[in-house]
Amino acid sequence: MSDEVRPRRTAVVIPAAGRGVRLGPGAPKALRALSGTPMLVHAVRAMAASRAVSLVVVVAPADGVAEVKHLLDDHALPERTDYLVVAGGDTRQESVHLGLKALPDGITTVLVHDAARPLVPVDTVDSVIEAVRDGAVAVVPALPVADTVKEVEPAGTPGDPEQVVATPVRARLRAVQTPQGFDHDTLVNAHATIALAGEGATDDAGMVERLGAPVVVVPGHEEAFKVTRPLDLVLAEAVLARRRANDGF
Ligand SMILES: Nc1ccn([C@@H]2O[C@H](COP(=O)(O)OP(=O)(O)OP(=O)(O)O)[C@@H](O)[C@H]2O)c(=O)n1
Ligand SMILES: C[C@](O)(CO)[C@H](O)COP(=O)(O)O
Repeated sequence: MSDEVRPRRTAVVIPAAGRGVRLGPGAPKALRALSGTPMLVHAVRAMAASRAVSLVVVVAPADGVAEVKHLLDDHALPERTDYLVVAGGDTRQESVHLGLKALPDGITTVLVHDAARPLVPVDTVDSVIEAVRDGAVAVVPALPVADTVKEVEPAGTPGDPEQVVATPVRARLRAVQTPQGFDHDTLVNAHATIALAGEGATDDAGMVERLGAPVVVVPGHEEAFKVTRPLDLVLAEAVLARRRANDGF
């Protein structure tokens, strides 16, 4: 079937099965509240805000699938958006793979979005989708980095200092966010290839790069930051407070 007549269905896989160790003790990170609403619900709403998204697959902690289903049943989403909840794995990569396996036939564009990036604006989501629909097989939203970044040699003996081995040219570096967008078949192929090779990757575009396929960059957004450490919760609450103030609540 040619691209002209192939229906363009866009789905999002949201890996949400992490524990959130760096955030400190408590519930799994995706279930912790931001302004009274679980982080995962913010993330699902951020994806459903795009009119192009017809399906959201949430990859939940293996022992939390029923809880996450109830949570999403209890929080309104636009009628045009369906959702599924599946159990995740031991790593982010494995969780995304399990989410991809749950996609129905007919999906042509897939976004992968961290539950831990609950505040990404819809314009960023739409620009990723648009770039895929315009023909890119892989798209990442990204921002320039503010710090100088050093490459280090890990310490040989615990307690020894790390040694700096290189300083990459900062102007060429980008901090990559999610949602990352993909042609469906390209992403599925990348996950299968990397898993077969027994390799790991910290993001999905990195797997597509290893296939030799081009990855395109679109502008990211400061509010798409990843909630990783306790201070990020403070920032997320501040962003939500500013949005409420701007909306006149
Ligand atoms: N086994 C895993 C590990 C991570 N994730 C998801 O991948 C996203 C990005 O991961 P990260 O921010 O590192 O979350 P955690 O792994 O939960 O954090 P930490 O490393 O601090 O435990 C999160 O939405 C997280 O839920 C997942 O679905 N399955
Ligand atoms: C996918 C990602 O958010 C891109 O910046 C990031 O690599 C996830 O990393 P983590 O190790 O799961 O925090």
